[in-house]
Amino acid sequence: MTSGIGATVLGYPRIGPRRELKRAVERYWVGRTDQDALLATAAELRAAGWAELRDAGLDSVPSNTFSFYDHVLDTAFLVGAVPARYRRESELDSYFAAARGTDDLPPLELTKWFDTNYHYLVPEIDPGTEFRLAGDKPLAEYREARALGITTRPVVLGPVTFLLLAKGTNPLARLDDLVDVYVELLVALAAEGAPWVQLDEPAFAADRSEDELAALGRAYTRLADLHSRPKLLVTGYYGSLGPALEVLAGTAVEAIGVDLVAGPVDGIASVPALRDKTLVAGVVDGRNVWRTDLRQALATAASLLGTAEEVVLSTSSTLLHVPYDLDAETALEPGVRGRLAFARQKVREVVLLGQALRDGVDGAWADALDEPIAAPRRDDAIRSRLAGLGPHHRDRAPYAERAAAQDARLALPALPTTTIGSFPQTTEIRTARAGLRSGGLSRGEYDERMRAEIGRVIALQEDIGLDVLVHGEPERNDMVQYFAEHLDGFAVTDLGWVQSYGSRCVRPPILHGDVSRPEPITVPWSSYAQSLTDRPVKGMLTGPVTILAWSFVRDDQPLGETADQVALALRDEIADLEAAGIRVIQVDEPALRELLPLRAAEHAAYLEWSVGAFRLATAGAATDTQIHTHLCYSEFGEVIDAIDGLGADVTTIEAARSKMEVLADLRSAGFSRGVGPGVYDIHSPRVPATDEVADLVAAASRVVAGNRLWVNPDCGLKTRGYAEVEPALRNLVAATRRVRDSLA
Ligand SMILES: CN1c2c(nc(N)[nH]c2=O)NC[C@@H]1CNc1ccc(C(=O)N[C@@H](CCC(=O)N[C@@H](CCC(=O)N[C@@H](CCC(=O)O)C(=O)O)C(=O)O)C(=O)O)cc1
Ligand SMILES: N[C@@H](CCS)C(=O)O
Ligand SMILES: [Zn+2]
Repeated sequence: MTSGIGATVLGYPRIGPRRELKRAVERYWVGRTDQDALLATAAELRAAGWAELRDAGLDSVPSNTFSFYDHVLDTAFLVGAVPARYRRESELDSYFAAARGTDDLPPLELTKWFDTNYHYLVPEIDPGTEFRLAGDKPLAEYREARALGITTRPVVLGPVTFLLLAKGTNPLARLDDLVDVYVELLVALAAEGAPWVQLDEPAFAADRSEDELAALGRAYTRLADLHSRPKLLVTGYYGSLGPALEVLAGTAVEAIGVDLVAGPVDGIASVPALRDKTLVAGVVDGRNVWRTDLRQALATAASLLGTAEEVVLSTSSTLLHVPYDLDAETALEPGVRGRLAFARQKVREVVLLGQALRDGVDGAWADALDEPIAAPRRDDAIRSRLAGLGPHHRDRAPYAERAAAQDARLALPALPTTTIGSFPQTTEIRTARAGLRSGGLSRGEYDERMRAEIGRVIALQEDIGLDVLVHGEPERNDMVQYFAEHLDGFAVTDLGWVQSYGSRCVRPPILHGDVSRPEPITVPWSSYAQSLTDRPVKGMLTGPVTILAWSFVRDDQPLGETADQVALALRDEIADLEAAGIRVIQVDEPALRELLPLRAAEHAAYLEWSVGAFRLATAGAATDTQIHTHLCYSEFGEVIDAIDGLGADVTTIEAARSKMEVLADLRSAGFSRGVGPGVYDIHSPRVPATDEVADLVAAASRVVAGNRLWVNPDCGLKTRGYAEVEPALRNLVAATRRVRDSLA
């Protein structure tokens, strides 16, 4: 080990290589195991993770990267910033109460973590919050690893980012009080003998005000001026630190971690104050699954050698967002596999690069560094089709013309009711899919079960009295993975689980080559559903931006080009749905806001390609086909013009939790097409009462003209059970009828 920090990774997955933690916490939640069993599983996972990183040859192994639910919530518990309403007898039960809520208490708000598909719990900070060192998680994990003979580097969310992520009255005003707690923590870690601590400040990869930058400088000047403390590594990943780099370099912290994958190298050499520091060069992509071009990564790191006292190698960000181990994937095509690296493989890349940077690239390392990486598969037919596109491929007839044609064809009542697409994914559905995967159920039997489910869902919706029906999406394991499984140019994994929130995981598909659609994907399901009813059944597709956002996407060409390839596949699917008699088609874009770049200077370019891809997907639809889009999981104020730009005939949007605030934004943007603000918060098991829904519908009807206002839940119902869904939808229809009568 060098005298400094040496080669390292900034964080590691924690759900378990086989989702052991997910299963353990879920068993605990339903009372099938006790706390001791859960704690034992957690300790085993941590021990295995540390040993693996040490044995792989990292110089510095991170700890405190484990979490039972979310590391922001861990930090809130660490610093005593937990609302009293969640207090329970055991700390773990208080923790889960804040994370998941209880029968009579909603949880803390859950929201997107920067521009990733991870979600964190939003701390609530008010002037009365009494910060104190209330927990010892980083200390306990440090001790636990040391007892196993492994000296680790505790990783803690930095105080400034913690406050910037919090809600309340000016949380940043409480910085000095919070830094007192970090002082206490650092002193305690020093007393334990921790040589290094990593403090993460990813909020500084986004645009920040002068006051916020000054707060960063103040916090780290104070922490670094402490006499008795571990050495400090401060990181700011998911992009360039921008002006925050100079601010941090002006403090006495020993090391700064920079993201050299999402941010440029330029600008780093011009910060003279880095000269006496260690630069932790994040050259191995922590967020994507491509093998690193080792020669190029080494050259990038080497170009910084004179800039800092020492340059060491690392990942660009935590590895939380990538799956554990490529070796666990036995079914991947060799041509694709050879281009991939998951967390375990990325650790090896960091170690190799660290050795090459230290010892030179001659001899032993040269072969590994030069192992070729194959190019993505090309599809010339798709490329020439894209090259032949003109602006008219992204435009439909004027809205007034479309609205008249659709009104005549659909003949819907005022305030039409609909749902967002998915109905509960029952155990029977998931078991059938598991059976199909294991071979216990034939494709024919599986399809028959899905058709039976569609039949039940259609009959239920007719009985409830909804106006525009859905088939319920039973056949989909996930709204992105399902499409990836049916498109060329994508690979899917068996075990590539990545934490999305709490115990919920996704398996992001790998978009590795040119994309095309070998055959219709959703048409058989949608047309079967339509054959069962006279009411319109909505076709249901996931949009190009969301497919990209929730996949690992090739990085050899601009995202806009890849998005247009996906859009063309969806455009063909829409044409086939229309030919099968589907009159309403929804193209979901819940991730439109998620991919918005962290820096404002990059917004316009993003919005141009993302809106353009959606329009390319949908603009081939006939004038009398009604195109819906659906957005959720974010606050949309910042992208309201882009939502307008999508040009959908109807936009259904999450609104119930924010009491319909989005309507004011839509109104001020001059939005004039159909809109369905969610009137039922599907994130909670609570059944909304008819009166409550009627109040929301009436409030919306004062803002949106009656013939353009839709009534629907906030989002799909896949995570809910029928016991709640059925009464909630009945109340939704009853409330709508009441408001309709009052408008008549
Ligand atoms: C809307 N959201 C989504 C995001 N990203 C996506 N890619 N997809 C999304 O829908 N990001 C933002 C939000 C995040 N929200 C969620 C909500 C729910 C989940 C979730 O429930 N995930 C499931 C896994 C879902 C899945 O892939 N199911 C598969 C496989 C099921 C499985 O684990 N099977 C078992 C065996 C069968 C059984 O006993 O059930 C196995 O393989 O061991 C399927 O249905 O076939 C989760 O379990 O975490 C995620 C994000
Ligand atoms: N159609 C999808 C959208 C989720 S954002 C669903 O209903 O689950
Ligand atoms: Zn949604």
